[in-house]
Amino acid sequence: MASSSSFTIRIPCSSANIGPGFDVIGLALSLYLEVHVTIDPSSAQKQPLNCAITYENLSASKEQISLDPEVNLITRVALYVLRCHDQRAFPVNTHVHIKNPIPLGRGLGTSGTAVVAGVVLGNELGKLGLSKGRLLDYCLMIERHPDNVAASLFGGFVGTYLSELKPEDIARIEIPLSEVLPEPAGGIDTGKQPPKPPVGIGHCTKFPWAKEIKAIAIIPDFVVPTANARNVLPKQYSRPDVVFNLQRVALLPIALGTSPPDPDMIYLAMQDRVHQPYRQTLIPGLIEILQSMTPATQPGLLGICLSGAGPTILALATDRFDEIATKIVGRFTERGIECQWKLLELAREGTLVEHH
Ligand SMILES: Nc1ncnc2c1ncn2[C@@H]1O[C@H](COP(=O)(O)OP(=O)(O)O)[C@@H](O)[C@H]1O
Ligand SMILES: N[C@@H](CCOP(=O)(O)O)C(=O)O
Repeated sequence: MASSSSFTIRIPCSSANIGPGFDVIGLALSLYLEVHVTIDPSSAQKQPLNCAITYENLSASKEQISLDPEVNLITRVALYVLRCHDQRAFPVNTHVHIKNPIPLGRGLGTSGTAVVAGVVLGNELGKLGLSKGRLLDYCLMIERHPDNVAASLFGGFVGTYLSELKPEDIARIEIPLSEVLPEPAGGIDTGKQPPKPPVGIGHCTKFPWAKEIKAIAIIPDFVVPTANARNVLPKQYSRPDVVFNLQRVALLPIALGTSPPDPDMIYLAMQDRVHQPYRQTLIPGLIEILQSMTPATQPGLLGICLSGAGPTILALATDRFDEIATKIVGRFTERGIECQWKLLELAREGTLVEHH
C-alpha cells in the first residue's frame, strides 16, 4: 500500500511596479502564503477530485474563497498543470490546508501567490520535475503580467519581460482564461486536454537591493480588484509620458541597489505617469497622499508609490517607520478610510518547498 507523505509550499507576497515599472518590476516581500499538503492514500475518504481544502481563518477573511477544488484558484491551477501532464485528478486523499495572512485584493499580489502556489502544487503532486523557468511559463498562462509571479517565484527585486513569441504561440497564450483553467464541471471530468504553455514566455532578472531599505505597506480597508484597476488605464499614452517613465525605470534598479541609499535619487526614480494617475479614480486621495510625503519633509523616507494595482501604498524607508506609517494612515483616515500597516523586508528567496 502507498505510504502517506506531506510537504509545505511557502510563497512570498509581492509589490509590483514600484512606481514607473508597470508590468515590469516586482519586489518579493516577507509576508507568506503557506500551503500545507498531505497525501494519505490509506485513508478511505472519497472527495471530489480526491482533494479536500481547508483555509485557516476563512471566516475572518471578508472575501469569498471557495473550498471546492474545481473553483479555488490554487487547486484549479494545480489541476491545470496536472491535466497538461495527463493526470486527471489529485492523488487519492490529498488534503490542502491554506494559511494566507496576505490581505486579498489590496495590491500585494495575492492572485500571483495563489497562481504560483497552484503551479508548484501541481508540479509536486504530479512529480513533474519542472524547472523554475518552466513553472513561470505555467504561471504566465494564467496571470498574464510577469511582475508579481516572477517576484513570488524567484524572490528578490526583479525586472521581468515577456518574449516575442511566434504567431502560433501568441495565439496559444492569448486564448481566454476559461479555456486554460479547467472550468468547474460539477466533478465530471470532460477529459479535455488544456493548452500547454509555449516554452520561455517570460523571463526575470534579479537586481541588487540595498540592505538598509525596508518596505512599509499601508493597507486600506477596501478591495480594488486588479482587473478593475487595469480597466481604468488608457489604451495609448503620449510620448512625453512614456519617456518620463523610461527615464525613471532605467534609474530605479541602480537607485535601490546602491548602498547607502540616496533618498533624492530613489524618490525621483519612483515617479510614474503610466498607471498611478489613472488609478486615483479608484483610490480616494491617491495622488495627494503620494505627493504629501517626500524625503525633504519626512526623514527616513526614500520613496513612495502605489503597491501593484492598489489600494496599498508602499513607502520605502531606512528609519522612522512608525512615524511614516502613522502619517500615511492619517491621510486615509481623514477620508474616512481605515488602514492597517506592516513593516516588511525583501524576501530574497522565492517560493520554497519543504518535504516532511
Ligand atoms: N489564497 C487564495 N486562495 C484562493 N483564491 C485566492 C487566493 N489569493 C487570491 N485569490 C483570488 O485572487 C483574488 C485577488 O486577486 P487580485 O484582484 O489580483 O488582487 P491582488 O492585488 O491581491 O493580487 C481574490 O479575490 C481571489 O479570488
Ligand atoms: N502590474 C500589475 C500588477 C498588479 O499587482 P496586484 O498585486 O495588484 O495584483 C498592475 O499594476 O496591474
